Amino acid sequence: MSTTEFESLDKCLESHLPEEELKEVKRILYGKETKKLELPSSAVDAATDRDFELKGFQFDAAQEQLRPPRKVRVGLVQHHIVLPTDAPVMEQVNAMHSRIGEMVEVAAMCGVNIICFQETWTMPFAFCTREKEPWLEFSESAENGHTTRFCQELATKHNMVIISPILEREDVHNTVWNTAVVISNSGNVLGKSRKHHIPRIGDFNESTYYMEGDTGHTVFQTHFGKIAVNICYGRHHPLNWFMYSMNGAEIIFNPSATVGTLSEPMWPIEARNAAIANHCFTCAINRVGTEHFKSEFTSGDGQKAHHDFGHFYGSSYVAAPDGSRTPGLSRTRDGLLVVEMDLNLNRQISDRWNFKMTGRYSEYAEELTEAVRPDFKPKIVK
Ligand SMILES: NC(=O)NCCC(=O)O
Repeated sequence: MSTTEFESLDKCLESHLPEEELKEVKRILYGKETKKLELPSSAVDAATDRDFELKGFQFDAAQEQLRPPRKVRVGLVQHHIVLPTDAPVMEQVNAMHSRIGEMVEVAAMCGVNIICFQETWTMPFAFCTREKEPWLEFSESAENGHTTRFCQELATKHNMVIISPILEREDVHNTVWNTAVVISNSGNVLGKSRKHHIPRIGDFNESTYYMEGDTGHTVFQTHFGKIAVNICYGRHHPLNWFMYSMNGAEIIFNPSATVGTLSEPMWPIEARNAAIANHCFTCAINRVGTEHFKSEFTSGDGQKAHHDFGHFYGSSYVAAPDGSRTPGLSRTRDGLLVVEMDLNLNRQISDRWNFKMTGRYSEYAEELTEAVRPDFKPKIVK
């Protein structure tokens, strides 16, 4: 585990600002304060023993006369890879399963209803190498692969909806996808959401490995609420979040893998803005650590070849439709963020701000239809 990396913005602010100023800084940076969620001491002790950070927060909504509160607890998991990247594939996968198993157990102690893991959680983020093997051996069937079966057991045991983002191989045509499998709390595969936008930036050479998703903007009606999964690079696309929300998503998860030099200043803004713009909750999850690869690779930028991608900065957080957000998890440690939210807040904020009602979507639909035509002429008056 890296000890030289900066640990977290929150820790830095808390240790350097006087209390009154800290309050104001946090109000401006994070919006309305999210209350700490009391977690069972057995869970806190287990997280300490298992060497991961455990944090809990809650978002309240106003009491309504006609609708009872709709409280849901979500869990966001960020973690390092467990074994070196040159360990045998199956050993790496199984080691990751054991790590996740022990973190999910703690989530269950905290009453988590829906849990989401990081992007392609069973493997190193090896797409930087441009080597096909052994990385493509980590791909599995979404419906009945080893990892899905593992998650089904966890889901049934803990009565928990599980979002399991994996490298998927569809075995009729051997097509590979970056896919989040959604498993219901009764252990059934409810469906899957394939990564819609594939990055073409830096060392994220993912288009070499898998295809643009074809599952559209599916929303999953679970026992605990309507959820959707916008995988990693999709968070830079406001229309991607928007379409999940148009299909009724109440919580949109964003399992990611991204590094500090590339995206860190954008990280706190994008998922949070999506929560505001779409009157829903968003959950941003990023892996942690620096992953070393045996073969050197270049980044195509004239710099020297290297063995790693840079530091994955964690910092997973949840944002609410009123613009508030939780503090982030650490930039360096494995962690579980438990957040209780009352889904009634979505409609309450929608009634206050009316973004959906004032959206003028049919005008945009017409203008967009024109804008994507090959004979499109931009409307510029000179
Ligand atoms: N995994 C992934 O799509 N990363 C792209 C880089 C980013 O979106 O920050």
